[in-house]
Amino acid sequence: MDKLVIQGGVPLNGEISISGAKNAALPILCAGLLTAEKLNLGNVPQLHDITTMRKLLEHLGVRIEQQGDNQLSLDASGIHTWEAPYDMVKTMRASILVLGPLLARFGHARVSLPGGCAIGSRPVDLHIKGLQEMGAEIHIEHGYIEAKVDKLQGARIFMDMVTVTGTENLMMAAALAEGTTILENAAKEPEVVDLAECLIKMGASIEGAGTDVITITGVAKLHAADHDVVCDRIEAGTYMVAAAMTGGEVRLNNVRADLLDVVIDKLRESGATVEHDSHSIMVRSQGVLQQPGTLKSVSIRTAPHPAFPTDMQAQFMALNTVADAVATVTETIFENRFMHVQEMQRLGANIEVEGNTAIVRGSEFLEGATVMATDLRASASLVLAALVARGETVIERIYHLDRGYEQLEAKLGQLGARVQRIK
Ligand SMILES: CC(=O)N[C@H]1[C@@H](OP(=O)(O)OP(=O)(O)OC[C@H]2O[C@@H](n3ccc(=O)[nH]c3=O)[C@H](O)[C@@H]2O)O[C@H](CO)[C@@H](O)[C@@H]1O
Ligand SMILES: C=C(OP(=O)(O)O)C(=O)O
Repeated sequence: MDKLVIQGGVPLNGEISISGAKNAALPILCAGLLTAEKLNLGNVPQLHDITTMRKLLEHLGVRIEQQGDNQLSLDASGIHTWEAPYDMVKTMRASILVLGPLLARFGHARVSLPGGCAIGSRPVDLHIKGLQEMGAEIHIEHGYIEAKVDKLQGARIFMDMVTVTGTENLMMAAALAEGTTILENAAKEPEVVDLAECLIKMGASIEGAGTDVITITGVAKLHAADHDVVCDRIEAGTYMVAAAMTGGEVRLNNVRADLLDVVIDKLRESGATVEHDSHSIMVRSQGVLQQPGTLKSVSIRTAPHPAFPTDMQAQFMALNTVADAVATVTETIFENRFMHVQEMQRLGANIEVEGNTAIVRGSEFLEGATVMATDLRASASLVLAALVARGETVIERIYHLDRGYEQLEAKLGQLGARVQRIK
């Protein structure tokens, strides 16, 4: 299994380009199932999760052509099965996003239950309840969601928790339903908005994406479209924290600062300077390498967008391990998203966990060690800690990073970090 070896202690300087968002590209690839015409996508990141989704869509009968490094063309005119098998779904939770489109276009779907994952239980009851309210007959049998309907009917659906994938599944289903669907307490994440924009280009009638009430008026058929995936705000946020921690001056290109308001606020609170224009963000900081204690501790609490994103929690935990005082990090979305804590402790971090809150006392320095992580953002946070740790850190199980960070070592290397992948 591949490992990353990082020699800490180098301030980051230079510029890199931010990739398309994994969490937008995955649902948008599933939107390709909604039409028999071509969906041409640009800015699709080359990631392990994208390969997994391609395999699942190809298994269903979608023809996918790679037309450039980041361009894919999907043709779902020849779907020959409505089944997403366990082996394909278990490795990636976003596979559940084929459920809504298959049911809406073909009236049938058989999708393995995704089950829990390292960060928590991650139920899909709200996806199922919403589709039932639209008239689908759904049974869970042998670990599979079996769904059938003659024609989905528009409905008023209230989701009692904010779920990003739930909102996306129901929005795609409603695009081809008969009548109007109103999704209440919908997720407002930028990735939901990007999916809605792609569906609108395909002929869907959707209003309110980005607010908590989304209204979708079903149409008989969707058509061909071209769409570029929105930038990855979490990838960008991760490099911004890296720059703040190590010091130096880093410019991110192909990024939208308006998607990162809360992250930018928190970085400024930590003492970093953040400037931006319409397509780039610059982070400048003294960092902790020259002078420990120059970063201020910043407390965070994760919550649905536009509040602080759960996908940036681990990275800010890393920042707080070398900041000047005490911060609390509270996770309200997932019950088990603190797996980086034990590994950061191996690097010398001072963190105590009480329920869903971690109390992080900043240390003067971290020390390199061998660590591993069991999920994507936890792995990213260990990379950040390693960049400021004294000596060498070995990060194991980096397949998690390959799920979500395009060319991580190359990008960090471009900024001057000493990072090497060992096969
Ligand atoms: C609101 C929020 O921060 N969403 C994040 C969540 O999205 P996503 O919406 O995909 O995550 P989930 O759907 O798994 O869960 C969000 C919350 O809703 C609950 N839930 C969800 C669906 C359901 O049918 N029933 C149910 O109870 C979950 O237990 C969890 O507490 O994880 C993604 C990957 O880390 C992030 O990119 C998203 O930003
Ligand atoms: C946890 C994440 O992804 P997934 O929902 O695919 O597990 C993530 O993007 O941080």
